Amino acid sequence: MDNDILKVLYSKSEIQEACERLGKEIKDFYGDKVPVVIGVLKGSIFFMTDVIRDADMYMELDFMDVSSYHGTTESSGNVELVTDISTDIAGRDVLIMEDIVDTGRTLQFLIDTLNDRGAKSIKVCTLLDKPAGRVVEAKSDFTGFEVPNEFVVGYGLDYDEKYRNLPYIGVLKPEIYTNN
Ligand SMILES: O=P(O)(O)OC[C@H]1O[C@H](OP(=O)(O)OP(=O)(O)O)[C@H](O)[C@@H]1O
Ligand code: HPA
Ligand SMILES: [Mg+2]
Repeated sequence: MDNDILKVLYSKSEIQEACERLGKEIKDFYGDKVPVVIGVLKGSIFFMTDVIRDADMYMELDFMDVSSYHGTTESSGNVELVTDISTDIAGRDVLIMEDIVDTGRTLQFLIDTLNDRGAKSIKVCTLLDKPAGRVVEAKSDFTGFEVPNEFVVGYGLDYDEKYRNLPYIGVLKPEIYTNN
Protein backbone atom coordinates (compact mmCIF):
# COMPACT_ATOMS: atom_id res chain seq x y z
CA MET A 1 0.00 0.00 0.00
CA ASP A 2 2.87 2.41 0.82
CA ASN A 3 3.84 2.40 -2.88
CA ASP A 4 0.53 4.04 -3.79
CA ILE A 5 1.17 7.05 -1.55
CA LEU A 6 2.62 10.26 -2.99
CA LYS A 7 3.35 11.88 0.37
CA VAL A 8 2.58 11.39 4.03
CA LEU A 9 0.67 14.31 5.56
CA TYR A 10 0.30 13.13 9.18
CA SER A 11 2.28 10.33 10.82
CA LYS A 12 0.88 7.80 13.26
CA SER A 13 2.39 9.71 16.20
CA GLU A 14 1.10 13.10 15.01
CA ILE A 15 -2.38 11.60 14.74
CA GLN A 16 -2.12 10.11 18.25
CA GLU A 17 -1.07 13.49 19.66
CA ALA A 18 -4.07 15.15 17.97
CA CYS A 19 -6.41 12.47 19.37
CA GLU A 20 -5.13 13.03 22.91
CA ARG A 21 -5.62 16.80 22.58
CA LEU A 22 -9.15 16.36 21.22
CA GLY A 23 -10.09 13.85 23.94
CA LYS A 24 -9.12 16.38 26.60
CA GLU A 25 -10.92 19.25 24.83
CA ILE A 26 -14.09 17.15 24.66
CA LYS A 27 -13.92 16.20 28.35
CA ASP A 28 -13.37 19.87 29.33
CA PHE A 29 -16.28 20.96 27.16
CA TYR A 30 -18.88 18.46 28.39
CA GLY A 31 -17.94 18.39 32.08
CA ASP A 32 -20.54 16.25 33.88
CA LYS A 33 -22.88 15.94 30.89
CA VAL A 34 -23.33 12.51 29.27
CA PRO A 35 -23.39 13.00 25.49
CA VAL A 36 -24.34 10.45 22.86
CA VAL A 37 -21.24 10.11 20.70
CA ILE A 38 -22.12 9.09 17.14
CA GLY A 39 -19.41 7.59 14.95
CA VAL A 40 -20.01 8.13 11.24
CA LEU A 41 -19.16 4.89 9.45
CA LYS A 42 -17.03 3.77 8.00
CA GLY A 43 -14.35 6.46 7.94
CA SER A 44 -14.38 7.47 11.62
CA ILE A 45 -13.75 4.03 13.14
CA PHE A 46 -10.11 4.46 14.20
CA PHE A 47 -10.41 8.15 15.01
CA MET A 48 -13.47 7.72 17.23
CA THR A 49 -12.03 4.86 19.27
CA ASP A 50 -8.73 6.68 19.79
CA VAL A 51 -10.27 10.03 20.82
CA ILE A 52 -12.83 8.66 23.27
CA ARG A 53 -10.18 6.64 25.13
CA ASP A 54 -8.58 10.00 25.96
CA ALA A 55 -11.86 11.54 27.13
CA ASP A 56 -12.22 10.48 30.78
CA MET A 57 -15.98 11.04 31.12
CA TYR A 58 -19.33 9.25 30.89
CA MET A 59 -20.71 8.91 27.36
CA GLU A 60 -22.93 6.66 25.28
CA LEU A 61 -21.87 5.39 21.86
CA ASP A 62 -23.79 4.77 18.69
CA PHE A 63 -23.01 4.53 14.96
CA MET A 64 -24.56 5.79 11.77
CA ASP A 65 -23.46 4.58 8.34
CA VAL A 66 -23.86 7.23 5.65
CA SER A 67 -22.32 7.19 2.23
CA SER A 68 -21.93 9.57 -0.72
CA TYR A 69 -18.58 8.88 -2.43
CA HIS A 70 -19.37 5.30 -3.55
CA GLY A 71 -15.78 4.29 -4.34
CA THR A 72 -14.78 7.51 -6.12
CA THR A 73 -12.85 10.70 -5.24
CA GLU A 74 -15.89 12.94 -5.83
CA SER A 75 -19.02 13.34 -3.73
CA SER A 76 -22.11 12.08 -5.57
CA GLY A 77 -23.93 15.05 -4.04
CA ASN A 78 -26.45 12.65 -2.52
CA VAL A 79 -25.96 11.44 1.06
CA GLU A 80 -27.48 8.01 1.62
CA LEU A 81 -28.39 6.73 5.08
CA VAL A 82 -27.22 3.10 5.06
CA THR A 83 -27.63 2.18 8.75
CA ASP A 84 -29.25 4.32 11.42
CA ILE A 85 -28.47 4.75 15.13
CA SER A 86 -30.69 2.92 17.61
CA THR A 87 -30.50 5.58 20.37
CA ASP A 88 -33.39 8.01 20.92
CA ILE A 89 -31.51 11.30 20.84
CA ALA A 90 -34.47 13.61 21.66
CA GLY A 91 -33.30 15.99 24.38
CA ARG A 92 -29.75 14.63 24.32
CA ASP A 93 -26.38 16.27 23.78
CA VAL A 94 -24.93 14.72 20.64
CA LEU A 95 -21.32 14.65 19.47
CA ILE A 96 -20.74 13.63 15.83
CA MET A 97 -17.37 11.99 15.14
CA GLU A 98 -16.18 12.39 11.53
CA ASP A 99 -12.95 11.55 9.74
CA ILE A 100 -13.20 14.46 7.30
CA VAL A 101 -15.40 17.45 6.46
CA ASP A 102 -14.93 18.12 2.75
CA THR A 103 -17.90 19.42 0.70
CA GLY A 104 -19.84 19.58 4.00
CA ARG A 105 -22.79 17.66 2.55
CA THR A 106 -22.51 14.68 4.89
CA LEU A 107 -22.35 16.91 7.95
CA GLN A 108 -25.27 19.02 6.77
CA PHE A 109 -27.33 15.85 6.28
CA LEU A 110 -26.40 14.53 9.74
CA ILE A 111 -27.10 17.80 11.54
CA ASP A 112 -30.45 18.27 9.79
CA THR A 113 -31.45 14.67 10.58
CA LEU A 114 -30.44 14.85 14.25
CA ASN A 115 -32.04 18.28 14.71
CA ASP A 116 -35.31 16.94 13.29
CA ARG A 117 -35.20 14.24 15.96
CA GLY A 118 -34.98 16.83 18.73
CA ALA A 119 -31.34 16.71 19.83
CA LYS A 120 -30.68 19.22 22.63
CA SER A 121 -27.26 20.15 21.25
CA ILE A 122 -25.10 18.95 18.37
CA LYS A 123 -21.33 19.34 18.25
CA VAL A 124 -18.87 18.02 15.68
CA CYS A 125 -15.43 16.54 16.11
CA THR A 126 -13.45 15.82 12.95
CA LEU A 127 -9.92 14.62 12.40
CA LEU A 128 -9.57 16.51 9.13
CA ASP A 129 -11.15 19.69 7.87
CA LYS A 130 -10.75 20.52 4.15
CA PRO A 131 -12.18 24.09 3.88
CA ALA A 132 -11.27 24.40 0.19
CA GLY A 133 -13.66 21.54 -0.61
CA ARG A 134 -16.78 23.22 0.83
CA VAL A 135 -19.95 23.30 -1.26
CA VAL A 136 -22.38 23.85 1.63
CA GLU A 137 -21.77 25.57 4.94
CA ALA A 138 -20.41 23.23 7.62
CA LYS A 139 -18.21 23.76 10.63
CA SER A 140 -16.43 21.60 13.15
CA ASP A 141 -16.17 22.36 16.88
CA PHE A 142 -13.18 20.10 17.62
CA THR A 143 -10.68 19.71 14.76
CA GLY A 144 -7.51 17.68 14.36
CA PHE A 145 -5.91 19.16 11.24
CA GLU A 146 -6.79 21.48 8.39
CA VAL A 147 -5.88 19.68 5.15
CA PRO A 148 -5.07 21.04 1.69
CA ASN A 149 -7.41 20.41 -1.23
CA GLU A 150 -6.13 16.92 -2.09
CA PHE A 151 -7.67 13.46 -1.89
CA VAL A 152 -6.32 11.82 1.24
CA VAL A 153 -6.42 8.23 2.47
CA GLY A 154 -5.49 6.23 5.56
CA TYR A 155 -6.50 5.97 9.22
CA GLY A 156 -10.09 5.20 8.19
CA LEU A 157 -10.25 7.22 4.97
CA ASP A 158 -10.64 5.17 1.81
CA TYR A 159 -10.36 5.23 -1.91
CA ASP A 160 -12.65 2.56 -3.38
CA GLU A 161 -12.91 1.00 0.13
CA LYS A 162 -9.15 0.42 0.34
CA TYR A 163 -6.33 2.12 2.35
CA ARG A 164 -8.49 2.54 5.48
CA ASN A 165 -5.99 0.44 7.46
CA LEU A 166 -2.96 2.58 6.66
CA PRO A 167 -1.66 3.81 10.05
CA TYR A 168 -0.96 7.32 8.70
CA ILE A 169 -2.73 9.84 6.45
CA GLY A 170 -1.34 10.47 3.01
CA VAL A 171 -2.07 11.77 -0.46
CA LEU A 172 -2.74 9.05 -3.01
CA LYS A 173 -0.77 9.11 -6.27
CA PRO A 174 -3.16 10.55 -8.89
CA GLU A 175 -2.44 7.65 -11.27
CA ILE A 176 -4.11 5.28 -8.79
CA TYR A 177 -7.51 6.88 -9.30
CA THR A 178 -7.10 8.26 -12.82
CA ASN A 179 -6.26 4.75 -14.16
CA ASN A 180 -9.49 3.33 -12.73
O1 LIG B 1 -17.97 16.60 3.43
P1 LIG B 1 -18.27 15.50 2.44
O2 LIG B 1 -17.87 15.89 1.04
O3 LIG B 1 -19.68 15.02 2.52
O4 LIG B 1 -17.30 14.29 2.76
C1 LIG B 1 -17.11 13.75 4.03
C2 LIG B 1 -17.68 12.36 4.16
O5 LIG B 1 -17.31 11.55 3.04
C3 LIG B 1 -16.69 10.36 3.45
O6 LIG B 1 -17.66 9.35 3.59
P2 LIG B 1 -18.01 8.28 2.44
O7 LIG B 1 -19.29 8.66 1.78
O8 LIG B 1 -16.82 8.09 1.56
O9 LIG B 1 -18.28 6.97 3.29
P3 LIG B 1 -17.19 6.13 4.14
O10 LIG B 1 -16.98 6.87 5.45
O11 LIG B 1 -17.83 4.81 4.33
O12 LIG B 1 -15.93 6.07 3.33
C4 LIG B 1 -16.10 10.72 4.79
O13 LIG B 1 -15.89 9.58 5.58
C5 LIG B 1 -17.11 11.68 5.38
O14 LIG B 1 -18.13 11.01 6.08
O1 HPA C 1 -10.09 13.42 0.75
C1 HPA C 1 -10.87 12.47 1.01
N1 HPA C 1 -10.41 11.19 1.14
C2 HPA C 1 -11.21 10.14 1.43
N2 HPA C 1 -12.51 10.26 1.62
C3 HPA C 1 -13.04 11.48 1.50
N3 HPA C 1 -14.32 11.87 1.65
C4 HPA C 1 -14.36 13.17 1.47
N4 HPA C 1 -13.11 13.66 1.19
C5 HPA C 1 -12.26 12.60 1.21
MG1 LIG D 1 -15.31 6.92 1.66
